[in-house]
Amino acid sequence: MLPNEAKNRIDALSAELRQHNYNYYVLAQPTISDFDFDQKLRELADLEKQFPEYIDLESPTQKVGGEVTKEFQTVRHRWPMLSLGNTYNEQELHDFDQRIRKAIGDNFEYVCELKFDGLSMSMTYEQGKLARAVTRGNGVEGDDVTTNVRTIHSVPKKLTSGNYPNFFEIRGEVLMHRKAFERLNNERIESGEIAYANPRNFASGTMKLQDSAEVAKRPLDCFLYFLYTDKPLFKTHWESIQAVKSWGFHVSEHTRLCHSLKEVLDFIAEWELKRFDLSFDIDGIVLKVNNYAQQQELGFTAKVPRWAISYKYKAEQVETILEDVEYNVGRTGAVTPVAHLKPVLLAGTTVKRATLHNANEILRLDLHEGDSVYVEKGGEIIPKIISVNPAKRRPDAPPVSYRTTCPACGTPLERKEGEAAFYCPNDEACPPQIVSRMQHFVSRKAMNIDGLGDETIETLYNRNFIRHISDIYELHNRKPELQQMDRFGEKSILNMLAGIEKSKQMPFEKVLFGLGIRYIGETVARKLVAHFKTLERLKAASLEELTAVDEIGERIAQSLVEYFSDPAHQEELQKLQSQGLQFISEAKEVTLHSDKLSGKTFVISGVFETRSRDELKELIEQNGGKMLSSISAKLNYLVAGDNMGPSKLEKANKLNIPIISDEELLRMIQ
Ligand SMILES: NC(=O)c1ccc[n+]([C@@H]2O[C@H](COP(=O)([O-])OP(=O)(O)OC[C@H]3O[C@@H](n4cnc5c(N)ncnc54)[C@H](O)[C@@H]3O)[C@@H](O)[C@H]2O)c1
Ligand SMILES: [Zn+2]
Repeated sequence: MLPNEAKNRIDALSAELRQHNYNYYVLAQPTISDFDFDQKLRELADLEKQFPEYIDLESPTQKVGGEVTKEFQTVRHRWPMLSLGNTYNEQELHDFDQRIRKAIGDNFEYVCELKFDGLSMSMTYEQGKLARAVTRGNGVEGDDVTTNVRTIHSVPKKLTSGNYPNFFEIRGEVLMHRKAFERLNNERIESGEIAYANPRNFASGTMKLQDSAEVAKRPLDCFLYFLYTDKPLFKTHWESIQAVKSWGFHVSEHTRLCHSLKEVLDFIAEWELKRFDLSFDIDGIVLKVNNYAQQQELGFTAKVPRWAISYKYKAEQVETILEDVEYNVGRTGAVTPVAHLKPVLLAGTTVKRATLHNANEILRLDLHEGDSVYVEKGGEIIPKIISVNPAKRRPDAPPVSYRTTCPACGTPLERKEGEAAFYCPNDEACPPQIVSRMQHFVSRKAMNIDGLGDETIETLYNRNFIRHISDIYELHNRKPELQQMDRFGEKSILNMLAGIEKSKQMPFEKVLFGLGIRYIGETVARKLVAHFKTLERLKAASLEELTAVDEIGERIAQSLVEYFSDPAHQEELQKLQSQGLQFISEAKEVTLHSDKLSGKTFVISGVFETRSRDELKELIEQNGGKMLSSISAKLNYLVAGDNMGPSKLEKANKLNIPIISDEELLRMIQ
């Protein structure tokens, strides 16, 4: 390769890899596989070796890939948080082993550990208490996510046993178990929120949330694998992890002390298949030289330690035939393509279907009818098509073209600007949309109607009893007709009607969630109701007023405005109101204790030692003060606790808004 060609390739690869780093670490939505990413990184490293004059200090080969964000306080790491070198083949492990032998001789051991597929976290303990938790960030500085990490049960907030030092840092991997991932991701899909591709992305997306209460609802776990102390306490890594286990930290039981590379390779071979039996994902094995003095002798590069390496498993792949593409219509009208495959054995299960996500994915794959495709099962539950084998394509095979009409009702599909999914807009008459909308409405998490399950909804729909949610509340007028239906006994009818009647008492937030408005999940519904209190006010809210509410973005606001502007929806809501459903939140009436804060406005941010944010809010309102939803020139006071976002702080400072503590607030009303 000519030098100028090499320079161009180096620049192009660097730019591409930077984008992938951003997608992976910041957005938690990677667009290529780890294997492809690592291949490209390898190509860049090789070119840089050949043409060292073009090495840039900012090159992705020289730096840890993540970033710090503006939403959290930035913290500098006392010890840099590095990455790990990695390999996908055995030969390179032999090379690694040889390099080590050359540097420190033959007398050493390896510790083999699982390579947990999550995000790394550094936690500092002072006097036995969790003082700080920081993400890896760019390796030098990370985000302070202490309040989020406090919600993880397996991370001790206070140590109770063991001979631990007054100050130490411990590092590990925060991850989500596959079961929890599946459950929570399904809930997201059901409520029209964007699904995560795998547990790693879900865990990493969760750690970036500003609302720790929401983090607490998503069960995370944390395995610890590095201890850092100012004075050396132990001679080996192995001793240190045994010790931290005795202090109450979660250390994986699948860790092994190996005396030769052969034993390491056995460990790797053993977990190649056994990893699928774990309740969480691992993407490889990490081997670390055990002795600290030897680690020190080996040292670091700018990006990785020289005394450790990871062996990554390639996601398991098989080749099979694409038999058909099926299109499913969801509750919100989104049409999702699913590939039907010739059944094939993959990672221990028979695979018949694979997700295709959306039309872009079909284009990206350049999928043709009857193609021979490579299917991969990484951590994901549903396998996906990675690529096609064009060599096996029939010459006359036409490309798979995305449907242009709804498979259920024939309506032409629509696609919104900037969205990947196609929608069937016929929400008033498209059967699967209507049925699943009503099934969602009666479901446990929404109106929780006893005696009215998914199957009954389907039957009642097919027999023309129900077309709209409001029809459910008219069923009591049609008892004689219901009694005519076979398999529908007197008792189950009474049970159902009683359940329907009772559901009229369900609070407004459940009703709002039950309506199944696109992007309005449980949490969003709760936030909206807490803010607007009544349907009237919610309906009247402008885009701007909606987005001013905590965690309500443009997309959600737009969806609400559209929903309420549809005359059919207005009519339906009116019916439901007259049928007696709840559209006003029964929030506690505020009883005034004083008017000491009258005419003053407040915003509360951060976390407080002694009181919750809600308690502070109540105090403000009881004394005549008013809460605002965001920082603006109109604001009188910002009540700030710990871990307030730096962007809020900056805004308040810019507008010269007094920042007070919770104690100062209490003094104002004494
Ligand atoms: N697909 C993409 O677009 C994309 C983009 C960027 C990075 N990546 C992937 O991420 C990898 C690079 O990420 P990285 O720098 O975080 O490195 P890495 O994930 O390959 O290895 C380092 C990390 O492993 C984790 N780890 C898990 N178990 C461990 C254990 N027992 N001991 C020590 N560490 C353990 C730690 O979090 C550590 O930071 C690449 O190999 C690539 O596959 C993919
Ligand atoms: Zn349709």
